[in-house]
Amino acid sequence: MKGKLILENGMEFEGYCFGYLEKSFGEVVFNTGMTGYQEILTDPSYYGQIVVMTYPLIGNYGINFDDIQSDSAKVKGFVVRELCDRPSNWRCEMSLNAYLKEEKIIGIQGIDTRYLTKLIRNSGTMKGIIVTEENTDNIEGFFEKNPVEDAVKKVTRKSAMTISGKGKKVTVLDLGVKTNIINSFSERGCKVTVLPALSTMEEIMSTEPDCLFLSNGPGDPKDLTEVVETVKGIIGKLPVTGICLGHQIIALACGADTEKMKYGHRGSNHPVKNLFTEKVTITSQNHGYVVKKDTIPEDFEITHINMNDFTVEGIRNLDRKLMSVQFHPEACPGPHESSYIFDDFLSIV
Ligand SMILES: NC(=O)CC[C@H](N)C(=O)O
Repeated sequence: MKGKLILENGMEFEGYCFGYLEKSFGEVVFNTGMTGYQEILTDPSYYGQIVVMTYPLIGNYGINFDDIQSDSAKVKGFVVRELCDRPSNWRCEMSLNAYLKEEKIIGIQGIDTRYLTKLIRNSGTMKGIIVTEENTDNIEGFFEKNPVEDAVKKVTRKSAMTISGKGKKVTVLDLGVKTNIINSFSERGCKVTVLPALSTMEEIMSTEPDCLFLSNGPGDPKDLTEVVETVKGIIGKLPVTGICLGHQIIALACGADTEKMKYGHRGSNHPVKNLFTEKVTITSQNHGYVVKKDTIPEDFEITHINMNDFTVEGIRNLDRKLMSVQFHPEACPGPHESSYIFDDFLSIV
């Protein structure tokens, strides 16, 4: 069915809607991965966002249920140049179109995603709405809303979950955790307890962890004042590690500041340099905020930087047993060459 993507600057892109044909509103961001759309769709960090894929053909290997990163699709909408409606792969269980229909997510194809990406790169991320041609009324008030309000509360689990293991005990604060982060600790023999985002210090300590891990998640880290306060109380009592939103929370809890980036880093092809080994790895990323380099306290070391824009990609304070990275060592999608970060995390425990 014909439809359009309307941006908050008034620009409109006409295309054909697929998936669930109900209008949807979100922050429009682009992802430069050539594959990995189902991991992207189910990554809770994308809650509240409409994702534009820069790779022109999406859906060609369909959907399987092994690679998903949470219990449901979390994006608000999906924008592609061309949707492949005849997927072919031995693991394919359903088409992308059928999956989005089932998950109640609208998609739009036939969009000039190259032009749209350049536009976002030049003007920064913008809010947008995807509508079908039959349903264009009542869209005026949308742009005043914040699509990621209370995002972490919406994606975090409601009750605790434990995966047994004989190794170190890692308690994960679920701010919107991706499945492969839990698996990465579990594969290293850890006993993993996953707690809801707003768990108190007492609830965290009652799991008797060897370390606290703060997960990835959606929205602005500065909105999570309760979590930052809880983490402040834990630092010094336990080693604390984190990925992406978790990294930003550790930085805020130690007095550093974060800021919104113009259009963020999203994709599976971001070069990151480890400043200690001097090795560059190609990493998976998905973030719109970053820790401001000049606000990082002096007792921290910057461990990693981004080779495209030299932003901070990792910090540590070995005396206080704190270590975190902005990129995604669990990959999914993306290259697995940074999985050593999980071993580094466990080395301070
Ligand atoms: N993947 C994440 O954890 C993202 C963190 C945060 N929501 C950001 O956009 O920067």
